[in-house]
Amino acid sequence: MQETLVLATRRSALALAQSRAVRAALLARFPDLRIELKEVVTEGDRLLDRPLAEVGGKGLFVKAIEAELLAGRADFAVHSFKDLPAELPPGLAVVAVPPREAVEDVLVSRRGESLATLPRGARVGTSSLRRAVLLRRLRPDLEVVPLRGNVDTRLRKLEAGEVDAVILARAGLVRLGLADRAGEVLDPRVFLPAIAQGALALEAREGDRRVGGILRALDDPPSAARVLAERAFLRAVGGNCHVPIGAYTWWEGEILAIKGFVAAPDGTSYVEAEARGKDPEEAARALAETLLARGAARALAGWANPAPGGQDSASSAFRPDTGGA
Ligand SMILES: NCc1[nH]cc(CCC(=O)O)c1CC(=O)O
Repeated sequence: MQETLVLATRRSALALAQSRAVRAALLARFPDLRIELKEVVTEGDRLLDRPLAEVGGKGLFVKAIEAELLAGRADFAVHSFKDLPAELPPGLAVVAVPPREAVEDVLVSRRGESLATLPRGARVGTSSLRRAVLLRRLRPDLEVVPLRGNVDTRLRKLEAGEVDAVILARAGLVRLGLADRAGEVLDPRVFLPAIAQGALALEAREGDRRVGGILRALDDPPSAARVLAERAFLRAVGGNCHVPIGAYTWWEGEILAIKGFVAAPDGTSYVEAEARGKDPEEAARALAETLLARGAARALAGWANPAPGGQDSASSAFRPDTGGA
């Protein structure tokens, strides 16, 4: 009997590209398998034009997909790992992490400038809190403007001249076949990427051995361990989608190295550090402790107690990297 798995996917170009690539990789290993794509419109997709702070936070783009899995109407989902909230709903698990794509951010500019050569006051579009904070640190003279929408929409807005440059994940461009659009690749040890950027998460019902057994064929343990460390760091500092946070991990032989930062939403109280360890989660916790000792708590408290009078434009106009892929 031929086995069929239902893959629930968002409809954005990036989500479809990722789902199709995973389907192809699975079919190459299991020639008798059938995989049916089930397109799901998430709340996040319906509200792409509204300020995200108004409509909810992280998870907006995955809830409807997860409901399909929990109800048994679909068997697995392919997510950009960075769009998954720190905690998954009970009953679901990430059962495999395929080999990770590029982790870096790139600057795509209208006239081919780099971050260093953009003219003073140039308008750079991003709705990511993390990218806004890093941009202001490196080029305080630039004007960071909120820019929402899918990757393709953001590139169109750049071409239309709404902004002079945009910052995007290199992985998204590569997966969309637009790698040639990536202008400058930003050094990930300076422009620290989002937690899990460039990685995919194959999510399924916990304990579904039939589905898990198939998906695990695509798991890449070195990629999985890096993402595990980055997410452990996120949880250990108590980060959430309103905190600018980033991390970069790499292997030094058997040792996992992790560099990370946290800042207040307005970019103040920026702290960064590195840690290393044989155990990825221990390295992540060590990094979190160092940062908390160096004042990360202040950065986090900055969000917990926004200034009276609602003067927190950064947090309402910008959002975590989640979403409009
Ligand atoms: N922000 C949404 C999002 N979620 C995942 C990606 C790209 C692919 C990835 O990081 O895995 C993107 C686009 C971007 O940030 O430019």
